[in-house]
Amino acid sequence: MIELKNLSKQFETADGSVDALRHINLTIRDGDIYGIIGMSGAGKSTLVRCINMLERPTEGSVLVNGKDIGALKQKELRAMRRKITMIFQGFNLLMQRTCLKNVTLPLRLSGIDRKTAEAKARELLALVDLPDKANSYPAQLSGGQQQRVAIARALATEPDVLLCDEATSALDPKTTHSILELIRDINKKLGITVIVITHQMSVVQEVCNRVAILENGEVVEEGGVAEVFSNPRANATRNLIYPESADGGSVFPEGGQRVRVIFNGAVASREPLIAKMAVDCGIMASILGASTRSVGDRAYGYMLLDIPGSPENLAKAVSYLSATPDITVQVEAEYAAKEVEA
Ligand SMILES: Nc1ncnc2c1ncn2[C@@H]1O[C@H](COP(=O)(O)OP(=O)(O)OP(=O)(O)O)[C@@H](O)[C@H]1O
Repeated sequence: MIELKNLSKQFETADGSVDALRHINLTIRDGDIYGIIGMSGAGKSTLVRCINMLERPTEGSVLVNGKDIGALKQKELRAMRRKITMIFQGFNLLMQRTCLKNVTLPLRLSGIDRKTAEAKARELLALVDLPDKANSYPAQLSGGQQQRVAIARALATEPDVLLCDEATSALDPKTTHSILELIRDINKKLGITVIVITHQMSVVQEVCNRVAILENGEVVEEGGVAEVFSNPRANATRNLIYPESADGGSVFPEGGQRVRVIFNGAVASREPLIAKMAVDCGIMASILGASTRSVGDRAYGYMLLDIPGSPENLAKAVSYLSATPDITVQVEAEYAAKEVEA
């Protein structure tokens, strides 16, 4: 288990100090595939570097199985880094060495003899589905294959945790999918906890069971992936889940009464619900935005509705929509139009 307790990181720069991380509290359980997602500059890389102490937090602690790793001596820290390994967006392979040598290196560095190390490296290259690339150089491989070699290298020291820092960001969607499948397999077969740092919600959706959303160095939302997708509370989360229809409000008319109808796995079509509300309650709602997607075999998504008329109409619509199974309703804006007129 990894626990981040009140973790903060401040960088001092010529222009003053930057709060890269602010009071982060997170628990990553053994066996999780845990997503940490945020826009550029949110603090993801700093967070991942604090998890393995490549960056020292300014405040707070990182506990691995209850042990404060900030207090480890250099030698213990090196041993810990063999148990929490990392893969990167740019793969970071040694280009002058064969794939076999790349995977062998961490084993040799930990004192294992050449023959045993090479046998283990060949096993790992087979595990990542590259049994025939031992003697190839990284430049002779595709991006996806290079990331597989990097994964084999990261697994060489039999880690408990694999940190993936934007590991699929340089790959096309099909290759991304195959690498995420490999990560899921490794998590299941080898029982390795995985932390996935990404700016793409699709990556979280595909592979993670839990997620934390970072914004300006703070965790603004955390939970099970299905739960967060079905009912995103923070604006940052909504913008990441529905980037194509991020509704800051400026594209919609001023004022009005907006409700967000969230589908929590309901296989509901939109039009009948709105049409039914018109017939049953006489409320003619307009759809301001909508987006749905599926997670596993469940459908999630939302509709943003404008409810015309009085506050009583709004209350009636909320109560009508809330009575529908697997739907949550949130009032987005109060009856601002009336106040503007008054
Ligand atoms: N070494 C550093 N010195 C000063 N400021 C830094 C340093 N590293 C990061 N920062 C600042 O800390 C904040 C968080 O940066 P970080 O790289 O962790 O974000 P990120 O979410 O990983 O972004 P990206 O996705 O663009 O890599 C940013 O404002 C960044 O400018």
